[in-house]
Amino acid sequence: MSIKQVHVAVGVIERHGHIFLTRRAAHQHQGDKWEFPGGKCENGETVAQALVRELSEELAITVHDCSPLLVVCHDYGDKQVKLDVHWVRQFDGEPSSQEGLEGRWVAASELANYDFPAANVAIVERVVAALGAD
Ligand SMILES: Nc1nc2c([nH]c(=O)n2[C@H]2C[C@H](O)[C@@H](COP(=O)(O)OP(=O)(O)OP(=O)(O)O)O2)c(=O)[nH]1
Ligand SMILES: [Mg+2]
Repeated sequence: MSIKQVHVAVGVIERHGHIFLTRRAAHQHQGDKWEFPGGKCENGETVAQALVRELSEELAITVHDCSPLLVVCHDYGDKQVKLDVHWVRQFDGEPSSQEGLEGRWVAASELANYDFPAANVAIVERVVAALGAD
């Protein structure tokens, strides 16, 4: 059996202690769950390049800088993912979901109330630790 791991660029988009979340479409892998926006790295792209492209496509924002936060590898059984998570704090534009999906700013203290994919537990912990839960 061959293991195919999907490399995903993920952005924790932060402004004034709030994080922009989007909700995955019902038909997608991990459908209906909330996520930090991002998507698969294409051949030849660095993670940062993939993140800039994905956040432009998904949210119509222009990312000027990002910095590594953590890497999470997770096996969903039907799919193995490597989430390369970056802080995104310098960007232009107001994020708005370009794919008809739900999106909203959420206070760090409210992240625990959202239904994320299992791989996101460690990400949420790190974000809450960095920003505080109050
Ligand atoms: N963007 C994002 N993906 C996540 C998170 N947590 C998590 O397990 N994932 C998983 C779900 C998917 O299997 C993969 C993301 O890839 P993606 O969004 O490009 O994949 P997709 O298949 O939904 O997109 P597409 O190729 O159909 O356009 O990573 C998260 O917080 N953000
Ligand atoms: Mg995506």
